Formats: sequence, C-alpha cells, structure tokens
Amino acid sequence: MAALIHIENISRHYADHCAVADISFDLQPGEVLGFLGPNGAGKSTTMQIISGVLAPSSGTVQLNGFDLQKEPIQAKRALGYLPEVPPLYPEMRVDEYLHYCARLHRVGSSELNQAVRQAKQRCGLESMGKRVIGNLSKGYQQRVGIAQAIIHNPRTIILDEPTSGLDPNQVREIRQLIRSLASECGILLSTHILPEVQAVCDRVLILHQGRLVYSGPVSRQQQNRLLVTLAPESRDRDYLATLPDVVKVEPIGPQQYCLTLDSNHQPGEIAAAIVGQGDRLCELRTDQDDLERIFTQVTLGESVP
Ligand SMILES: Nc1ncnc2c1ncn2[C@@H]1O[C@H](COP(=O)(O)OP(=O)(O)OP(=O)(O)O)[C@@H](O)[C@H]1O
Repeated sequence: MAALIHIENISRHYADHCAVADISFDLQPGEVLGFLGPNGAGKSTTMQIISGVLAPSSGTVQLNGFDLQKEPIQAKRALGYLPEVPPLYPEMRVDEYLHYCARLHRVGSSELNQAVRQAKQRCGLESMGKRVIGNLSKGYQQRVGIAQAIIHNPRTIILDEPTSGLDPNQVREIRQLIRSLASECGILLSTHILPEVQAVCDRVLILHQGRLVYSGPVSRQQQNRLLVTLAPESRDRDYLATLPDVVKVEPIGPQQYCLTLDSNHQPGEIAAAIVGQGDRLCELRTDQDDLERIFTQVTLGESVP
C-alpha cells in the first residue's frame, strides 16, 4: 500500500540558515508517528512544508500518492491539519463553524450535514453543536479543532501539540481520540511530551538542528527494558545475568539495575526468578524513560545512565 506521506530529501533555507536539512520519511496507513525535537529543531517548518503552507528549498512531498507541487489540490484533499493554535472562531457555534470548514474543504452541499454529523460523532461533540465555541472548555475547543481537521475525511492528519495546555483528564481523552482516529487513517503528531509519544505513537522521529537524527518503533523501546530495585543487602548480584531472557545487566544506582531482555520476556517470570534466588525484590517496572534517554543522547550527545 502507498505511503500516506512520502517526503524525500526535503530541505528549507531561510537566507543562510538551514532550518530543515535533507529529511526523508514515510507515514503508513494506521500509524501514529511521533515527531519530536528540541525548540528550533525544524518540526513546524517540516509540517508547514507537508501541509503546503511553505515551499521547500529542495526535495519532494507526496500525499496519498499525489505530488504536492504538481497536483496540490488532490494532494491537500488527503490532508487534515490542526496547527498548534487551533484556527477557531470563538464567536461561532460549533455546527456553524464545522459547516464553514467543510465548505472550505469543498465538501459537496448534499454531503455537508452528514460530514458535520460524522466529524462531531468521531470527536465526541454530538451534544455541542449549538454551543458557542468561545464558551467551551479548552479540551472541547481542541476537539472542535480536530473535528475541522477531519471534516473532509482525510486519510492523513497532522496534529501540532494537540494536548498542550489541557488538564490531565482532557489530555487522556484527546489521546484516546487520537488513537481511535488512527484506525481509519495515519497521524503525524508533533509534541514535546515524551510520555505522550510512548502512550500514543507507534513510531518516533527525532529532529535536531534540522536533521533527522533518530527513527524507531516506540513499543519496542517500552517493552525491552526493566528497572529492578533490590533490597539493600551485601550480596553478589551476578546471578541477574543468568536469569531467563536477560541479555544485558547495567547497574544504574545503589541496588538498582536495568535489565535488557529478549522479545519473549514476561516481567512476572523475572520477578519470580529473582525471588527464587532468595533475593528481595523492592520494585520492578518497565523502563518508561528509555525514550528520554534516546532523546538526550541524540540531541545533546550525552549518555544518560
Ligand atoms: N520565517 C522564518 N525566518 C527565519 N528563520 C526561521 C523562520 N521560521 C523558522 N525559522 C528558524 O528555523 C529553525 C526551525 O524552526 P521551527 O519553528 O521549524 O522549529 P520547531 O522545531 O518547530 O521549534 P518549536 O518546538 O520551538 O516550535 C529555527 O532556527 C527558527 O529560528
């Protein structure tokens, strides 16, 4: 199946400054792709290039198989975009605004009501149609922003920091919404929140100084490392390396070890094996900080224990 986004050797210069340097990647159907990078890394510039707002200095963008430069209308039809600041009119009612957005996306007049109904239903806005946007909570305003991005049923959605400024409950709801949308399309999600990438994304790209410095799956990073804290006893812990499925042991603090495991591991079996050695286990958890470690390594060149 063709990639939803296919970008090849994209660069963008502002006078002498290279904001994006020779970036290539694909977004596949059903995939949520996390887009990470420090401030000024080039994320917004890349997203603006993909959405057709900004022309690249060189390189090509294909959306749903259409070349953005040669067939811009067909290419943009395949794309929904929620910028960092949602493009809302606070004085409009939700229904009125979504009808307006649908017309901008050239949804036919016979399909308008159905398109608005469907976008509201997908975003949990069924009962909000008559509400004035400016009176909605920030979480619901964000849902309206996502509804305008999907109103024309695009196959690809770009979301720029969609949970910024939301409370923890709203964050959880928007993340669930993003995951549910991914079943029908592909999503490029820019964020500064590493746990968000781990909660929502299938794959992550890290940008640094305009260059793509890392690309990898997210689930593998989460699952293959366990942090183990043992009781403070003066005993030999060499046995850890001999436990089933353990391929590497790194001491990371007093009585604390990071175990790298092969792909078949079961945390419960590791816990049982440690106890079986007569040791006392205080804590065992998945290494959620792995992405943070990678991010720091590729953007600062530091090795984080
Ligand atoms: N219009 C512009 N003119 C000149 N330089 C620009 C312009 N827009 C962006 N830049 C520069 O290009 C680089 C990349 O900026 P960009 O906004 O794409 O980064 P970003 O990763 O989105 O950052 P942030 O996370 O802070 O939004 C930065 O050095 C920025 O100063």
